[in-house]
Amino acid sequence: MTELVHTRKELAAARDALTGTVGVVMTMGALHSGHETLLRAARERADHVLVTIFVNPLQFGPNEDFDRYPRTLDADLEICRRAGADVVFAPAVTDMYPEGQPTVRLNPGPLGEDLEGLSRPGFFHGVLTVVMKLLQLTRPDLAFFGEKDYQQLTLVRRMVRDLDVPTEIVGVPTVREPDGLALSSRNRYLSADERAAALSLSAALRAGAEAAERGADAGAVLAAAHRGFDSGTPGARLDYLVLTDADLEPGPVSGAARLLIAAWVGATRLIDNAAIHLAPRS
Ligand SMILES: Nc1ncnc2c1ncn2[C@@H]1O[C@H](COP(=O)(O)OP(=O)(O)OP(=O)(O)O)[C@@H](O)[C@H]1O
Ligand SMILES: CC(C)(CO)[C@@H](O)C(=O)[O-]
Ligand code: BAL
Repeated sequence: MTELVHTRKELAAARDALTGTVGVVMTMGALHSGHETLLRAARERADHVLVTIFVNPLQFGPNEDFDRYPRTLDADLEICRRAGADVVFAPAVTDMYPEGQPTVRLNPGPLGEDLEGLSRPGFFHGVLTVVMKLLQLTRPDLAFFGEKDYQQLTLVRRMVRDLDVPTEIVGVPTVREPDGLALSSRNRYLSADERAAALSLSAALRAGAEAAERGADAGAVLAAAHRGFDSGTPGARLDYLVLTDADLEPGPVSGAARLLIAAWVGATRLIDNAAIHLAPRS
């Protein structure tokens, strides 16, 4: 049985009733098979699964899509039930921020200002603040995050380590459509033509990964990724395409690396990334 709770008080009672280990999956709703994979991973690792559904105003910029972000609670609950979630916490904004938007927010450090943080100023302050609040409210043993949002996963891992939060962060590989498009709630915004153009992101990653497999160095991998992006159906506009250390640390890239991409397709901004294994430099 899946119990739906809305308020902190209801959540506290539902959480107290869970004995054994608890795994949390934090989402903004509009659930898809990517989220379901996170839920199933949590189901395998923990005795109980708690899902949060909250479109967090703190992480949206003034000109972003907070108001039109899809809100589909009934369909979301069906997916949660199917995946065996025990509790779904779907608070109102006033439940999460009873005093209004908090003036105290977590500072993600320099990585929070780069990549997604460059294009979305304040985004990771908002993400880490709500993730920390949800960790406090749900007190999980494990928390599951998708690699699709790789910079977010990296920053959450750092936050938990730096602030001694007693929760294990588990990363879950990106779930894709058969043609390569990473599942994303924002894919719902895409028209048929935009859906075709959106394949430029995964095409870039695939071209970069294939170049690395052939032994290309970092510069050649990035060049191949740009060609892969350009070879897709026109219509996607690149925001960034970056090859970096797998931990997103600045400095030279070798061995385990990550290729990260963000692009606009019409009015929709999409992100994706892939692991890249660079041959050792000789
Ligand atoms: N395709 C996917 N594969 C694996 N995990 C995913 C995928 N899409 C989302 N997730 C993960 O689900 C969690 C909740 O993400 P969220 O609700 O923002 O969904 P989303 O599809 O990323 O939405 P958006 O399109 O708004 O970015 C995050 O940890 C995110 O990384
Ligand atoms: C982690 C998160 C639920 C915080 O609002 C959100 O950024 C998301 O859905 O990835
Ligand atoms: N998927 C990460 C949350 C966001 O883009 O707002």
